[in-house]
Amino acid sequence: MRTAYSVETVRAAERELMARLPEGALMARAAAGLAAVCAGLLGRVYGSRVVVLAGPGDNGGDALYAGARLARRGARVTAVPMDPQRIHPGGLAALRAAGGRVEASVPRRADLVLDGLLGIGGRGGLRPAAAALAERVRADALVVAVDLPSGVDADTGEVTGPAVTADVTVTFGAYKPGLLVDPGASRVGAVRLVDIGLDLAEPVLEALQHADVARLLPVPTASSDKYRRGVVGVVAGSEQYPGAAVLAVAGALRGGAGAVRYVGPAADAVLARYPEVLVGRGRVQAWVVGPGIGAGRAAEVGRALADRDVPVLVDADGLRGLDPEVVRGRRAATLLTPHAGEAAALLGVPRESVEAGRLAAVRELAERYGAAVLLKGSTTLVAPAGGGAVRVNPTGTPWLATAGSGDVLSGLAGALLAGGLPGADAGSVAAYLHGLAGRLAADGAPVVAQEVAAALPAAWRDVIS
Ligand SMILES: NC(=O)C1=CN([C@@H]2O[C@H](COP(=O)(O)OP(=O)(O)OC[C@H]3O[C@@H](n4cnc5c(N)ncnc54)[C@H](OP(=O)(O)O)[C@@H]3O)[C@@H](O)[C@H]2O)[C@@H](O)CC1
Ligand SMILES: [K+]
Repeated sequence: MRTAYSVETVRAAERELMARLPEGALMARAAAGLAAVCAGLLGRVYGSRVVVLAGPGDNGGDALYAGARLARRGARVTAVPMDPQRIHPGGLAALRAAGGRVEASVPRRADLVLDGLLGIGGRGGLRPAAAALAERVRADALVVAVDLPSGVDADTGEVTGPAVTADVTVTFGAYKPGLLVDPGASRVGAVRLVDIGLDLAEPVLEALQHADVARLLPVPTASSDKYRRGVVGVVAGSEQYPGAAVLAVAGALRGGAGAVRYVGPAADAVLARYPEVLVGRGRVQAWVVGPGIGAGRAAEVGRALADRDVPVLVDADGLRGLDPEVVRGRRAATLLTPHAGEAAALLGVPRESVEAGRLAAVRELAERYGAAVLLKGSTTLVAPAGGGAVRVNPTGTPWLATAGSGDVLSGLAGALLAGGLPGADAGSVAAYLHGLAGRLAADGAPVVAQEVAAALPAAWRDVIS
């Protein structure tokens, strides 16, 4: 499991460690790790041109000390302070002692730019002086962000104004949520974690990896029959959108369901493609309601939710006007799977505010509905029903932003619910497999939803091998 920690947790661990170490030791560790990554990226340090954008706090300090280390190895290092009156004094002295220079403007040529403007102490988008420096970074230089790209909020990934886009981010002690959640995540480039010895408490965000998913996947045993493996009921599709039914069923079949039961007006289309599907109501171990059902089907959604002891996944049109009290009153798991627009409608806010503050939105929905919530998007997030760490999906690919892809995901997650996984596990494992299947199917080229469903067995095999 990859875990990310809040700024508050990182600061607490930092204080605890600093109390036991000589002054400056922690920054020295950070700078040494940073300089080592930069040296590796440069290949040949001697004679290279390095620019240090130095902010007023310790983030600037890290960058200046790392610059000093590179200068001692023969790099031509120029520091450009964001505010000449406020620059880390120790870092500046070290850089000067190593032969580095200080200039008021960004040099025209650079092989590598260290973004040491703001770290975890940054608040909001870059102020004008910082933004002006960031804008002068030439596109052909390699940009290495110190701890995180300046202008990205460490706790949320929010970017509320100008911000640096890095090729590589060297982060200290722990991943911060802002490195893993969009829009921040799309600015970090490759992330390198430098261990500085922090002893961290609870994470606020976690990302599953292959081993975690393999551990969570329900695998049939010799004594499993189709009912023990879980029957998924799929209420999906309409005359207008029969394809959504076919795709949700495809996801459910590939998610390890013992059987899939289809309820709705697209039975012919479903059976033509999947003759193994049961049609009509009957006992199920989980319901998937909503993909492609269109408006005016609230009664069917209500009927599934009223079965309080059966897990239910609610997606797409099923989410319209969903009553928090009904969901809160259920005993079995409920998993809601909105995209940003649907989440915005449920929260009564503009879509943009969900896009800009994805973590806050998914937490708020989970709290309001007392349900697990999977917020789809470029970085899919899954919040558990009772609070606790949010899961961010690491396998997503932009190719998955294709019609019907969400229908496959809902069927897949429904099958995992039927297999006995709790809501947030079902959602996060489904997102993981779905992302991996998308990557395998796309392989760098456009992909359609059916191909994602068809690649699910390969993704599954990849995870458990
Ligand atoms: N924690 C750890 O374990 C370790 C932490 N370490 C390092 O310390 C870093 C944190 O350092 P930090 O606390 O000094 O804050 P930092 O990020 O330099 O910024 C604060 C300054 O920025 C300013 N400022 C704020 N917002 C702004 C904006 N939008 N636009 C412009 N300016 C803005 C703010 O100004 P003010 O608001 O006070 O006017 C203040 O002067 C951390 O990221 C890591 O690199 C490592 O050395 C080792 C271990
Ligand atoms: K930075």
